[in-house]
Amino acid sequence: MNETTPLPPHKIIGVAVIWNDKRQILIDRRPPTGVMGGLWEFPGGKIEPGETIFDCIKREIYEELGIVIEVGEHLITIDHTYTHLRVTLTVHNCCHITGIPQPIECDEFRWVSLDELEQFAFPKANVQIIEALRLQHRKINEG
Ligand SMILES: Nc1nc2c([nH]c(=O)n2[C@H]2C[C@H](O)[C@@H](COP(=O)(O)OP(=O)(O)OP(=O)(O)O)O2)c(=O)[nH]1
Ligand SMILES: [Mg+2]
Repeated sequence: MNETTPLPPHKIIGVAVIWNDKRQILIDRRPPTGVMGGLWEFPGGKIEPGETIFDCIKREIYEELGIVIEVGEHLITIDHTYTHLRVTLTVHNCCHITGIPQPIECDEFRWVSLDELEQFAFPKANVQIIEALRLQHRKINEG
């Protein structure tokens, strides 16, 4: 990149890894048209002015899936540059509290195990989220 190339716009995104009581994670598929269309993701979205990351994640999950979650511990923060967009993904472990998920802003959703995640196509930045989840899993099992 030379000095005159403008940086693509930057978005700060709150991202939820939502666990249920069967140790499954909720993933959703982005609509076929638009940015990263058809790829799977962990639900979430752009932070609004004056909002904390906790408020952002809770709000986005209610808007996108109609469920109430508890936003728990920070998992990882990833800065990634796509061709037309820079994103900072702030990812938290979350628990499903109430409500049956509905695909309000996505094409479909699924509850999957950690091992099943590799069967789905995610945006590039998500490689690091999945790695962090595997590491967390190993640490928990090693005690
Ligand atoms: N939610 C979410 N976004 C992700 C993931 N991985 C990844 O690269 N992204 C990128 C894709 C999008 O460019 C951005 C999230 O945008 P979004 O489309 O969900 O956010 P939003 O609805 O609030 O955005 P906007 O339309 O209001 O501008 O982050 C992920 O696992 N989950
Ligand atoms: Mg979103």
